[in-house]
Amino acid sequence: MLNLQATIPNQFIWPDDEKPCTEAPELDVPLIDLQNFLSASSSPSATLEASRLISEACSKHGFFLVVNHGISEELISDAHECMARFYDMPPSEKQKVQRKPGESCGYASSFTGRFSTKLPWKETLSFRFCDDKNSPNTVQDYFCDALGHEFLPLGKVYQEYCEEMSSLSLKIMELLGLSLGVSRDYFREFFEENDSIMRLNYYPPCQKPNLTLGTGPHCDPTSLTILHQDHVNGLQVFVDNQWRSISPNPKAFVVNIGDTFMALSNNIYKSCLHRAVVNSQSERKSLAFFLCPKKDRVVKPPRELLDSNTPRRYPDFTWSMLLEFTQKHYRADMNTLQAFSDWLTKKPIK
Ligand SMILES: C=C1C[C@]23C[C@H]1CC[C@H]2[C@]1(C)CCC[C@@](C)(C(=O)O)[C@H]1[C@@H]3C(=O)O
Ligand SMILES: O=C(O)CCC(=O)C(=O)O
Ligand SMILES: [Fe+2]
Repeated sequence: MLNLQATIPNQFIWPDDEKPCTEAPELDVPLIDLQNFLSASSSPSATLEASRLISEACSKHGFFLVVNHGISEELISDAHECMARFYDMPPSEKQKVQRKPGESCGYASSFTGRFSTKLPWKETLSFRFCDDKNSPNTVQDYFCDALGHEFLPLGKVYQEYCEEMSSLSLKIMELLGLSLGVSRDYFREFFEENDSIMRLNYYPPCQKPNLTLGTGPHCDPTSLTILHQDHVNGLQVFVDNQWRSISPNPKAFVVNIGDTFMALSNNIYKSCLHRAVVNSQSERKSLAFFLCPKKDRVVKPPRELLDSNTPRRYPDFTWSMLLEFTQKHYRADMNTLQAFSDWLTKKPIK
């Protein structure tokens, strides 16, 4: 339906102060080469350099690129190809896995029925990945159970892709720990047995791309996002009061910290406002892996990040509580964590 629109329905038109009406100059994002850090004989200097670059990025805008990450080009290509196959299916097939109200998994087209204004110009498929030896095939099983056994090949690709994403996330967590002056193991152990979300974003071409947004301005409420863009520009980050674009680089993953990691860092690192714009010429797709801790793990900063000058910025919470807040009570935007804290402490949301 989105493809055929010449006139844009009002609910897809964003307010003037949020329209993507100006060009977004490219942002020069720190590029972190993980080759040496990941090698068995990684040198302390390689680790130090990688954690220094991450510290620089996370102190500025929370976005960085990783290359030589060890994930095969073939697997990434398969993941994009499977996404194309899913979105080429007729709406009736995709709606077999329609996202249910209040749930984070399933298929959604523009979130009609969930939101009434500022609808995103996109279709999404989200599913759960569990880094848990007791449930080793959650992704593969989801595809077979929800879509049918003929989707086993897709399920296998995304099961492997998510396992690689989880493993890469834990290595990045080692670097984030070092960059914050806590032990290399602290955050890695916190995210073991992670219960994460994989999302396939599909953005159809739009006849009036200066009126709409593929994904509206937001900070990811999650802990770490590992994103792979296809060859079409669209990701923009709000830095120094200006929207800046991050150009696609097929060999790189775009990594950003989210609200939950901002809380874990006691606000030393900030999750960053970003959005996705669309265009009139071509569709755009992105693979987004959202690292989330085990649901009942208490999110609070390590004691090394607390002292009399830097008291606690956010209350203890679990990811399960924050996820439910975003799915049932609040549309994630640039103030989610503060709104969630107010909600937890029962202050009226501003
Ligand atoms: C936990 C999540 C909620 C969203 C998907 C993941 C991480 C990003 C969130 C989101 C993309 C932020 C913008 C608004 C949102 C509604 C969307 O456009 O999809 C958010 C996702 C969601 O609530 O489904
Ligand atoms: O598609 C993109 O480039 C960004 C999408 C995004 O920010 C998200 O899904 O949280
Ligand atoms: Fe995002």
